[in-house]
Amino acid sequence: MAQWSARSWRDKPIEQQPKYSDPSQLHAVEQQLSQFPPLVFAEEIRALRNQLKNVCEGEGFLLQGGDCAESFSDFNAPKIRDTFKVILQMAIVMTFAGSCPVTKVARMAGQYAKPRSSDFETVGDLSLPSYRGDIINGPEFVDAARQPDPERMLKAYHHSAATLNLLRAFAQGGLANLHKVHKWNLSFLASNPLKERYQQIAEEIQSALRFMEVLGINADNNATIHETSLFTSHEALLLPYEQALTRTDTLTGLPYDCSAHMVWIGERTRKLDQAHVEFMRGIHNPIGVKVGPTMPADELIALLDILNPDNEPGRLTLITRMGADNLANKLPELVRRVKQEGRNVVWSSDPMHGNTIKADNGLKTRNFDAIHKELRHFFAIHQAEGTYPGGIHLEMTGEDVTECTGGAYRISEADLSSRYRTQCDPRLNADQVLELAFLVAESLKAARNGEG
Ligand SMILES: O=C[C@H](O)[C@H](O)COP(=O)(O)O
Ligand SMILES: C=C(OP(=O)(O)O)C(=O)O
Ligand SMILES: [Mn+2]
Repeated sequence: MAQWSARSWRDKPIEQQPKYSDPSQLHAVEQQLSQFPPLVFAEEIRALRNQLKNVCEGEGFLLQGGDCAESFSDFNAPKIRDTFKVILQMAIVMTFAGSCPVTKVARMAGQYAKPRSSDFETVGDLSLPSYRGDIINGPEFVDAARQPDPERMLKAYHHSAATLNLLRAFAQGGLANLHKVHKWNLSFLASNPLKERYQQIAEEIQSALRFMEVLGINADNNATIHETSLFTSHEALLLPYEQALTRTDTLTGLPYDCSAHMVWIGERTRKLDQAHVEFMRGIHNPIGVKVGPTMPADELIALLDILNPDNEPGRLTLITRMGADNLANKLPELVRRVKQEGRNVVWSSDPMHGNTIKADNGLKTRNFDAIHKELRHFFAIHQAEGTYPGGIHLEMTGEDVTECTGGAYRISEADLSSRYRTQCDPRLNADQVLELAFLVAESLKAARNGEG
């Protein structure tokens, strides 16, 4: 294989990139970014990679979630706080159910670039370039907004830095205090048939916390209760930006993409001989790859050869996103083959991207039951194959949006437009996330107890 460098991807075919009209402006931005401080530090990236090694070995669980696309206009502290809180709440339920540490990775502080199914969006007689995320162009349906502007990369960098700053403060400054976080709002239970089961889990968690308190383990004397670590991640789609933030770590001499702790390759850009795979093979971050229903087992193995030639546990997370009705047909073959070849991967489930549908009113949505079904099948298949279901990957928000249908409040297609705020794909709202956490808790518990 030819020598890797942070720019060797430029010699390969590339998909899903904007065409900037002024190369000199792009170059100036890249130069500037390459001089800016890294957003994360290599030692933190290694800490995440170590945690994921434990997950790979069945000693932990990965919870990854956040917006489909972060936005420059909807950028404020309450929004960051509420998503942080709901990730933590879900993590507590999963920790308790699995009796194992949960590694929390947010789709935040850099999730600004979007691959699209179509290069153009048409409304009436007008066709404009598709919105590709705030780091590339604007969502407004007017020609000027849809032109890609390299200066947006600088803005994305600064927004990411401010988001990360607040997340670090929340994680270490007491907002992650277990005693506060577990006081979730369970009003959604009222009309739920599973109410008693949920309440039982919630009470068991509360009594475990009371027990620790009696033993004298509390937030004042125990950092594990007071603080948490939250890592960041995004799809490494816009390679000029990712290259500019790639730095050689002075301690190890190895290259790390310091735009986030973890980065992933999307379903649309994972071809073996193309630019995204080339870029990702050389950075030493833990990386993810989205795996959709069309992935052949041979191709998956060839991809693992390129991305993790030394078969290191913790390096690679396979994020399957097949669609609830495809999983039973597609996943077992891949899981079997990876197991047969002795490859070390974390298997994670993204139950969102294979279950997107268009509502009658034209809005993109996902149904809670389909999301839950994909997760249920994911756990069941790993159970049957004797492999470990290591994580879940969600598009979610702490806000009270109406973007996915179903859940305890039975959001209907007619309700969607009341608080439909996403810039790209529909997210689970805070109640739906917590409800899903309780449902998935059962499967995780069974998986970790080796029950079929
Ligand atoms: O987040 C994932 C993709 O960017 C998104 O699902 C693409 O959506 P589209 O099919 O509307 O382009
Ligand atoms: C683009 C995404 O997903 P996928 O590549 O799986 O379609 C995403 O996670 O936002
Ligand atoms: Mn998405």
